[in-house]
Amino acid sequence: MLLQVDGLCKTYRKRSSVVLAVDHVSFQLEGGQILGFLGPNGAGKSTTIKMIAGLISPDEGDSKVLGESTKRHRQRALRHVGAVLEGSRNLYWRLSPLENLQYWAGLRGVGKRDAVLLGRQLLERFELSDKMNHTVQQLSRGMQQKVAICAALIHQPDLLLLDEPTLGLDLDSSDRIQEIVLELVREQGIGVVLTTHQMDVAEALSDRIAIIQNGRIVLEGEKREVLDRFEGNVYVIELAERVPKELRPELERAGAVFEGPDRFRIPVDSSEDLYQVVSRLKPVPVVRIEREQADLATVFRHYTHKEAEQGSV
Ligand SMILES: Nc1ncnc2c1ncn2[C@@H]1O[C@H](COP(=O)(O)OP(=O)(O)OP(=O)(O)O)[C@@H](O)[C@H]1O
Repeated sequence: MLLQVDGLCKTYRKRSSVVLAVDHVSFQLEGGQILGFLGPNGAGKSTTIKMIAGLISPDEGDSKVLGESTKRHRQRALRHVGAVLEGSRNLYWRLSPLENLQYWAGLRGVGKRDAVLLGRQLLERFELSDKMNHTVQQLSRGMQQKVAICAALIHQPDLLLLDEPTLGLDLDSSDRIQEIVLELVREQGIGVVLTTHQMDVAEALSDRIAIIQNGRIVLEGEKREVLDRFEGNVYVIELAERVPKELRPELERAGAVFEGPDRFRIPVDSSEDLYQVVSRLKPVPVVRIEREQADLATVFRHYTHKEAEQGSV
């Protein structure tokens, strides 16, 4: 197992207020996989990632990277980890991309010759070779982000932690970063924990999904399974005529959402339920019944809203 996160907890205390930021968070990740680690603002993503990166200590729990405990063998565990936590802020603006990579290589115990060799290879892969002699401050935001990712990869980690890697980038830069991350994962078998609020990015890249809300994991699983499980639930039903007025309250009680006078979405638990809905609509002819294609944004909304409602009871 590449990453094993076990019962991480973290409470922040500030004057009189106490925030339980991370509450017994556990998940796993194999090499060659990307985990989309999702959650609303303040849910506990960054705190969890910082604990895995060894930047803050958990109150409870541990994370193991390739079997090495971050608590007991910090150096050994963190040798396998690269992180881009605050965008390009881990870069020196007056240095060139290669000088930045050499600096990080030095901190990570990579020899000088390897640092230059690996640095050049990485900059080439990220299409930055022609920017070798510029300073970082002369680069575009997308390029700076690429350099930050190169810096996190300079010691050839097995696990890459990426916090909002494509935030604020234009489509081309965002697409290119996504492609390169996928290449690294597929070709070199590294594992990635990716936090993002961009659901399309998470859906495109992730093999697994974990959703955190109020410091607790509310959903974890294979992306395909998560989407499939959800897909079974909601149907779009379209009629040849308006939905009869007298039926609307009943359908609404069953969870129907009307998208037009002759069209609604409704969650059903079984084919029996679906049959009942259709029979209630008779004699109005049904022209379309289709299972809704769930996307990650829908799943995310469902789990985070549900949890918020439960939390407020
Ligand atoms: N250094 C700190 N001191 C006090 N409270 C903190 C600190 N860092 C985070 N918190 C609190 O801990 C909770 C979790 O924050 P965290 O930054 O981990 O969430 P997040 O999911 O990364 O949010 P975002 O998506 O907004 O970046 C929040 O309530 C936040 O206010």
